Amino acid sequence: MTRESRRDSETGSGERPIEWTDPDTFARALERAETREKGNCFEDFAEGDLLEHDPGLTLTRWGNESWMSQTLNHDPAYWRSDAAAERGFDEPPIHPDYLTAATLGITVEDLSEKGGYFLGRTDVRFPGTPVYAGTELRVESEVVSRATSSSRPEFGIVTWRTRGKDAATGEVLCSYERTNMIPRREPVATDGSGAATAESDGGDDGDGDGDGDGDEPTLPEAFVTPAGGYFEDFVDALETAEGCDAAVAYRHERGRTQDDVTVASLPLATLNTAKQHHNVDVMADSPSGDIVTYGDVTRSTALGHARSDERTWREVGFDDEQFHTFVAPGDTVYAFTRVLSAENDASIDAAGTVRFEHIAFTQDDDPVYSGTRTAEIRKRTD
Ligand SMILES: C/C(=C\C(=O)O)C(=O)SCCNC(=O)CCNC(=O)[C@H](O)C(C)(C)COP(=O)(O)OP(=O)(O)OC[C@H]1O[C@@H](n2cnc3c(N)ncnc32)[C@H](O)[C@@H]1OP(=O)(O)O
Repeated sequence: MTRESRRDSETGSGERPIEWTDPDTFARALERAETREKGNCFEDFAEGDLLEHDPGLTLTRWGNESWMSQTLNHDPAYWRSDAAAERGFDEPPIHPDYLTAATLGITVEDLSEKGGYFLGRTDVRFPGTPVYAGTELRVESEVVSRATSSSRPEFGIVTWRTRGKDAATGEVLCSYERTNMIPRREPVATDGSGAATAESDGGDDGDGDGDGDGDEPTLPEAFVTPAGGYFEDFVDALETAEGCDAAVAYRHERGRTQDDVTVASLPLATLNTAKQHHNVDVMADSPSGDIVTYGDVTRSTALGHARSDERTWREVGFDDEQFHTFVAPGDTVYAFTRVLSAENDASIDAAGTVRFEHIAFTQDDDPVYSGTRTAEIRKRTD
């Protein structure tokens, strides 16, 4: 007799056959069975906690190319060895967007699998780049802060500092600070009046300028479009706009409709276990009513559109990233860019540093992502 069956007979259940496949019996069994839950709630995080995430990922060319092809990031340096060599890489490297998405994907099981909203990310940097295929990624996160959400008592707001490291050397390859709304096990007590929200909103009239005067937010008189994608083109466009009521801002033509690959396959390939991206059954009862696109797919797609209109040399970093609403299967992701500045201070003479503000938006013109990006852009050689 095995230890298991001895315990069964001691408790009286023995090996009595149970008709699990009888639909009625099984439905009653499911009602009574406890669910072994995944993920952590807001109460599980304490400021200063360090979480070493179990999942690891070997950054492969396959993973990189799947991500880059599907998000329309077709920069030849990440595909062709001669183009990579010309850009100072030993071989086509792992792209910073895929590295960022893989770093975040691995953290989801511990940080956000319970659900909630991906509110924002900032200070995304790549101290250890370039990174090449074959590198094994190990990721850790530190709880930076916890806050109460005054608008949603059933959630709390948590910020983590996450570092994706080369498992072999410990070198930090990708680092950022990310903020999510995380479900609470117990909602905080309110009087149910919603008064906290009303009091805390400062009387803003909702027009986006925060002044409560009901005005439409103003736009500059003119939009200037750069003549090309080189550093000098951005400098010239900024000079044209200077001193006038103008901004260097333009939209990109390409769009990418969200399908099974972008919504479910790409996040799962980064070991992102968020049900938002692959469990239609559960998501049918959520505010979106459907599975939704991984925020990193949305932003990488928009950035791919933007990069197709510029001569990128290196990605430097990303700040003030926000995810404004959901993107669902069938939605099309477009991009809009504003050029903020262009400085002649890049790591090589053949490039300059440009700061962009990128907006991802849908076919309904709804902004879904916004953030700033700093990149080194090549200068003209002729
Ligand atoms: C990886 C991943 C999931 C995962 O991770 O596993 C994914 O890819 S999943 C798909 C990605 N897509 C989304 O998930 C869309 C999320 N988006 C929305 O659906 C709406 O945007 C909203 C419903 C969340 C908000 O809508 P909204 O209520 O109109 O928004 P706000 O009032 O601006 O923010 C509410 C409260 O969050 C505070 N807050 C905002 N931003 C920050 C910040 N950066 N830092 C600290 N606090 C912040 C704010 O201060 C307010 O706090 P209070 O509750 O105290 O007022």
